[in-house]
Amino acid sequence: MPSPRRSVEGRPLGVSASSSSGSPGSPAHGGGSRFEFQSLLSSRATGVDPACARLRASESPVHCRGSFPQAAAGPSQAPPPPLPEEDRMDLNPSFLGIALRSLLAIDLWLSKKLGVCAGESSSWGSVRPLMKLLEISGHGIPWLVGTLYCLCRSDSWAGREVLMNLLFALLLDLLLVALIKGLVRRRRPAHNQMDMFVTLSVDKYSFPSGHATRAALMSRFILNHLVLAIPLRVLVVLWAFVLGLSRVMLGRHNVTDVAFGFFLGYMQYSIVDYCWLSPHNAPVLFLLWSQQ
Ligand SMILES: CC(C)=CCC/C(C)=C/CC/C(C)=C/COP(=O)(O)O
Repeated sequence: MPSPRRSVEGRPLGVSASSSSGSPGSPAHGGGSRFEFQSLLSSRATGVDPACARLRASESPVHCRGSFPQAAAGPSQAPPPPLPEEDRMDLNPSFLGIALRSLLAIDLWLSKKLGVCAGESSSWGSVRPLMKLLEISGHGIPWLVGTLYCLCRSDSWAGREVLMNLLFALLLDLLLVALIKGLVRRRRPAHNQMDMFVTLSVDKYSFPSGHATRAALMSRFILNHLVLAIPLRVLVVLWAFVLGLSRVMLGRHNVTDVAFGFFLGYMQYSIVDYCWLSPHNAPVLFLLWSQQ
């Protein structure tokens, strides 16, 4: 049984015979050592001749003639049986798989690079207290307490309606983020210090960023329901963006957690808008509240 580190001819991978045909970088030549390793694994599992397995992987008769004479002995030899479907998938990893793995690698690399406030001793460690203040501005508790307080103080039906929907939006956000975090269970980056202000048990997971969902949801809500001057509108969008960025800088999240968080928060607003609660479609809710 040949070792997986060696090709079928017994040559170490990547040190192919110069007399063989094909380019030095081609799989048949061992240029793609990972490729050969997979071919051997597949042939072992199925009992197919490794050379033929490799021939199928390359899908090229040129590779067969040059590198593996036994596979090109002539038409008298019966062609090897086809490989099972799952082995062919191993040999030809899908474009989507490669793209996802590359995206993940870029995500981890970029998140580590941007995590400049992850600790006091980090390169931007002195900005960490400011980032943590920003973190509190997007936390669920101040938003929930603030909304409930305003709801109690509100004396107009229009104000109550908006605040009731804001409360619904905040609760929906907490529920959806907890649900996805619990399902995906992606760990927070290794460089994160778990010193966050009040967390739920699912907050040990990082996908998606709850702060990013809230930032997108709240800013869309505010822009749609408060009449604000242009500079204030710009400030709201800026707050959401900087809050998202601060999650990565603090080392709390990877870039994709925040990007998906923004997307989810944006979509959550569409749900809230679609299910907009009013005295017409939810009279009981409004009557109950007015009796408080
Ligand atoms: C009503 C109720 C269940 C309130 C809980 C409020 C609360 C503790 C929310 C957690 C907010 C938080 C720490 C989210 C995590 O944000 P990431 O951006 O780190 O995902």
